[in-house]
Amino acid sequence: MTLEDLGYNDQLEKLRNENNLKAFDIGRVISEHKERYVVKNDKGEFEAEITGHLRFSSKSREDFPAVGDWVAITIYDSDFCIIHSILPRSSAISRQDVGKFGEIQIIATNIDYALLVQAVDRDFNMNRLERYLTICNASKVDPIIVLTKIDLIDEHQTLEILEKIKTRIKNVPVIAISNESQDGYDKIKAVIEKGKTYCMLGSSGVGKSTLLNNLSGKPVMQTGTISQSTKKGKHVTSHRELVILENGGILIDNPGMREVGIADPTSGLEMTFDVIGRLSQNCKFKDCTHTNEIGCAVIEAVEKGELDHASYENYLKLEREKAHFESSVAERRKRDKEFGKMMKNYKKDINRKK
Ligand SMILES: Nc1nc2c(ncn2[C@@H]2O[C@H](COP(=O)(O)OP(=O)(O)OP(=O)(O)O)[C@@H](O)[C@H]2O)c(=O)[nH]1
Ligand SMILES: [Zn+2]
Repeated sequence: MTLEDLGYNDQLEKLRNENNLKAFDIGRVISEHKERYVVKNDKGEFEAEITGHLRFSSKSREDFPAVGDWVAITIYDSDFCIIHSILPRSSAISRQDVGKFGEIQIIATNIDYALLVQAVDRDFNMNRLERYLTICNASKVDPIIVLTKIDLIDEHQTLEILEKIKTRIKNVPVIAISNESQDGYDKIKAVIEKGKTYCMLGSSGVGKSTLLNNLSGKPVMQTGTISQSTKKGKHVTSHRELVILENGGILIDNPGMREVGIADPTSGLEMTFDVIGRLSQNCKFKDCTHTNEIGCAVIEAVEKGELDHASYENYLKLEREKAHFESSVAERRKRDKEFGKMMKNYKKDINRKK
């Protein structure tokens, strides 16, 4: 196992030098659970904790290590190390923390490509696909669309879906496969490059685990069934969160990743619908919302049939959701501030009465 096998490259070496981290060992975080980490490198696999300095200088959850991070470490013995710092991330997939509304939770970092997995049977949904694209843009991850279970429909139906995708989504590779017959596997193996890092976004049951197992060459994860039961009587699927595939690609698949997609589209919308982005440069008003403005190039394109109506509707819907999310965060901050003020006055009041 070399660092390169884990995805290390010249770019990272440069970052390591720029950040004066030559004196430390380097490793990649391959799993994280409640601030306990596992870091892997050419010397082995280590349980890890962060230094007090890293903890106290962290302003938010985003400053803590996440799966996929490259970290500067000091190795203490054959299975323990301390994490000093995190190398700057090239990408990060995050979601809103369900517990603490408004707080961002990083799911995985330094991902090059996301496989957007949808099954062609009941699961296929264009809006969800566009939502995944939004997440990719916001996360700085390149998307690859993967359609699974093509063995369940006939060739004609597959072509129809491919056509539908191509009219709505431009410049994103689409691969249709069957995990059952392994049709299309040559194509998916061809897009997975050695040393590049991948993740999968897709609903439950679309075949992500089956695909992962097949690409890794050995079973990493049991599919369709629950693989292990803990002493607490709770069932968990136990598997590695960062897997090196047979052809050298690296695949991150952690539990948090499976929740991504029901998350909010907070940014990158304009880019996802890159057509809309480009069109909006010709809108009469700079702050055009593309809903009812005179001289709106987007509305014009819809009317002329140059822009798909459903795409436009979906764009408006996502914009509304985004506005809603942003206003709830702002409202929460305002509430917190008001509460703080109230507590201050209350305390003043009490002191006065003393
Ligand atoms: N016919 C057919 N069945 C498939 C295909 N891929 C997966 N399946 C089946 O679909 C079921 C779900 O597959 P999984 O690989 O567990 O799906 P998953 O996306 O990992 O699901 P979660 O673990 O719930 O997120 C299993 O019974 C698989 O055997 C396929 O290409 N064709
Ligand atoms: Zn407009």
